[in-house]
Amino acid sequence: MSAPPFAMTAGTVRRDGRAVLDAVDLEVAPGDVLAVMGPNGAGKSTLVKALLGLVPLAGGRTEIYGVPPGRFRDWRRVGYVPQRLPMGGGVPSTVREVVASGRVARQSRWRPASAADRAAVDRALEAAGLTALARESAHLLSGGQQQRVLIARALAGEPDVFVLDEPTAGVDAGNQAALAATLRDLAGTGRTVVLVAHELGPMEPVVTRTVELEHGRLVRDTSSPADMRESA
Ligand SMILES: Nc1ncnc2c1ncn2[C@@H]1O[C@H](COP(=O)(O)OP(=O)(O)OP(=O)(O)O)[C@@H](O)[C@H]1O
Repeated sequence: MSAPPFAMTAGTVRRDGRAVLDAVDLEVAPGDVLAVMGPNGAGKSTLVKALLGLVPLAGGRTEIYGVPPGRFRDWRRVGYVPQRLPMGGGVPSTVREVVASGRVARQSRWRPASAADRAAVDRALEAAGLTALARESAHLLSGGQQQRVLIARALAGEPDVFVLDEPTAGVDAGNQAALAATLRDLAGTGRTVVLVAHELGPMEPVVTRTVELEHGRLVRDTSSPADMRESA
């Protein structure tokens, strides 16, 4: 059997001597649409960063498709939408250019963008509702629009697993529903989704599993939000 997208055992992260992630066991199965929930400061962002190897573990271990993050090389399989990314500064890029940068891991260094690359960028722009904004400067967009640009950039790479940190923060209801539909389509093709969320909103019917963090500990793991309501 192939290894799961993420498998963490007793994952612990310390900040200033305090465990902000405390002995978390979590295996994410292929095809899961997993919501990581919990109050502010519970450790949600830290958990997803630790799964990706972006913050070091003080204890325990974690693997991406069976390989510790430090030795993992197949990064095109992984799409990550961080909570916030400063887009200002540097050379201004159009929305399309930022989204196309999501293809870079797939392109050969010697080969320019192919028709397949351009089609993937078109699909990602469309899925994120950005087709009409493709020629705009990304740094001039609103926070919610920039969030959609980051989502489209991850979609353009056509990864097997998507990790999205608060993807709906600052995004209006219509675009939240569109994102939910996109995630459902991805899950339908066997992709795996891990999303950090305060509230599920339109994502609720799409989510297949919810874990809840409190003070860095995993306090609940339910196979669907409906189960969670029953146990509440
Ligand atoms: N770089 C850092 N240095 C020190 N402490 C940090 C750092 N990053 C996070 N923390 C602390 O770790 C804890 C968990 O933070 P984290 O961002 O993972 O929580 P969260 O559940 O994602 O919160 P939010 O919903 O507010 O984004 C918090 O107490 C936070 O203050």
